[in-house]
Amino acid sequence: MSRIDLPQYLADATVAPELQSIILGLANVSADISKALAKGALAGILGAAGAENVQGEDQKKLDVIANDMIKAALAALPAVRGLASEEETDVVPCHTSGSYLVTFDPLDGSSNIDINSMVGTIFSVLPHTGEAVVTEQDFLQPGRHQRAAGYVLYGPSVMLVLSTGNGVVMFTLDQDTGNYLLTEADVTIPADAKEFSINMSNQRHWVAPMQSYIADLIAGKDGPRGKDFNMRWVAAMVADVHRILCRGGLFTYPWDSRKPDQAGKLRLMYEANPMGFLVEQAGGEVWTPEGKILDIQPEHIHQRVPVILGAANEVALCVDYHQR
Ligand SMILES: O=P(O)(O)OC[C@H]1O[C@](O)(COP(=O)(O)O)[C@@H](O)[C@@H]1O
Ligand SMILES: [Mg+2]
Ligand SMILES: [Mg+2]
Repeated sequence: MSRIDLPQYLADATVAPELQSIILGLANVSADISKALAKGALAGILGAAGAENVQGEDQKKLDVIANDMIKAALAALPAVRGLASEEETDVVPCHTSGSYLVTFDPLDGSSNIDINSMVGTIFSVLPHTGEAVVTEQDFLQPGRHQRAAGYVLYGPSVMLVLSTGNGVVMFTLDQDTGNYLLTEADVTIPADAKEFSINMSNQRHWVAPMQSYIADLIAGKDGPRGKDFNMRWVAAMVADVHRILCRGGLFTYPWDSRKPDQAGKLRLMYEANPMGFLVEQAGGEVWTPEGKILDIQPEHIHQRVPVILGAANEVALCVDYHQR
């Protein structure tokens, strides 16, 4: 069976040529990253880099390698006005003629690297509307402004999941040819959920409404929900959200009292907004306890946010526990 490849899909979807060049550039570099990941210990690229990023987190060698590869690939594209990365302290100005800003999490799920488990690259493309040379201010746009968002999941197969604002599509990398081929054309998240995803080890640190909501899920058939729920936690947002796009469910990383001054663990501009764009495009919902994540006006590029996303009815109920 002949399948549509990524360039053909973008052309058929009449995606703006500059935007196409960015998506194709990210696809190409992700195929290279997947090769580096596949070599693993053989290439001496596992383990810690021995430095901290701007977020105060220990960097893995692969966080740094993937960041440098994506940065170089994007900086070579005339369409890119500037970029911002989870692993870069400041925004990086690129071409003064480019129409787009790109933000990315080069390697999501870093703690999975050393156990040969799933990781991914998450990206978001925003329009540039400011002055010639970009500043951080230019990036501070609500997620709703995104022109495209997606991720590459480095799993048993390598998949690129994308939205340009017209639904969500999934491509699988053909390792023989290096082409991403369309394997899922209409990704939809059912409104009701049978599965939830949260790091249960933090339970005692959550606010009371999250404690009650999750307790009612766990009570299953014997509790107020009257049905059983399954639980999954891959510890890579990219893989947990991928599962939700494939078979539904709810994912949350709430605020907790371990770091009370931090709004949440996940990053608004590199994780929550791009994944949120995909989830909304697939018919799901993406909230904090207060409102929709894609409507948040960012205050700085490394901002963090609590996240509740996935099945529309389940997200509404979880938010309702918080707002009662
Ligand atoms: O350590 P925990 O609580 O399981 O957190 C896992 C979460 O942290 C993250 O790995 C953070 O992402 P990075 O690996 O890009 O820092 C998320 O992908 C994931 O949902
Ligand atoms: Mg991440
Ligand atoms: Mg990361």
